[in-house]
Amino acid sequence: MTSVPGSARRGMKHLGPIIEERRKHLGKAWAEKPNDFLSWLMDDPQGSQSSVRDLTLRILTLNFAAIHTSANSFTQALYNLAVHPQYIEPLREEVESIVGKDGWSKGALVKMRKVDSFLKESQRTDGIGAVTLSRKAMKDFTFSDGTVLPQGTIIGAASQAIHLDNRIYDNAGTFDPFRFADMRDADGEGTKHSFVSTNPEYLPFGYGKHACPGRFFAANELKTMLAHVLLTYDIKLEDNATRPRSWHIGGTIAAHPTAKVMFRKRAY
Ligand code: HEM
Repeated sequence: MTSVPGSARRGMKHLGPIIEERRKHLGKAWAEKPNDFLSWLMDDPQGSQSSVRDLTLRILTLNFAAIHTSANSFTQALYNLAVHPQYIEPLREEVESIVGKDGWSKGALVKMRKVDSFLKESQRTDGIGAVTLSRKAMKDFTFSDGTVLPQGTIIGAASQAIHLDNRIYDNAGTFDPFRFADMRDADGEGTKHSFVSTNPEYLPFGYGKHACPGRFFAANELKTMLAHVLLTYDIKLEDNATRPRSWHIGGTIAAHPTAKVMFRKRAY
């Protein structure tokens, strides 16, 4: 019992005509060729990868990796903002002064260190998984300390335990939204503690060769949305007090699915 075949059929219904249309242009000069994921896939198919079904499945798989993760991170950030209203003003000031000078540009987003730090801290305290970096040993593997993984073993890193370890983060259990901005200021260093940086102590995007390649896109998307919310709305939790508890489902952590954040258009 799975909804995957039905979803694939629905996806093919939507994407089929677009793929057929693009096929007409294959191999020909096409000035208006869309520069998107579908074009990239169609440009370099291997074997059966050019079928409508295969292309659709690839797009649905990427959507799966991209959408619920970003939505979850943003929901957690909204809950954190609503429950810590004292951080709204400094964040707003940052966004207003940067957008005032640079407009809504990619460069402006790069300069928003507090917004960046807020989102990063939100993923540290309320990430998408108690376990990330899942890997399967495709053959017997021996670590440098002699630990042996037999072929087929599935392992993962205990990311939540790492993120909440006081030996790694000061007052690890406290939501301290500007901790990473402060670390960047203290380091005098540009990107080491930015939202998209990964290291063995910050694992919401995984780590290593298969670390999330969409995190750069996610950073721009989430920072734009948070900056927009900050400038446009006052927000609060419906019950005004309690941080909605996340749901833990196996190794997954999901933002509370039904808690309500109230938005009121700001008076200028
Ligand atoms: C805040 C948003 C996101 C979070 C928290 C997130 C998290 C993750 C994590 C934990 C992994 C596994 C990394 C590993 O095992 O080392 C991953 C992989 C991946 N993510 Fe994301 N992701 C996000 C957004 C996106 C977006 C927007 C896209 C695409 C546009 C994307 C595409 C992918 C892909 C393709 C992989 C597989 C990479 C591979 O196996 O080589 N993700 N992501």
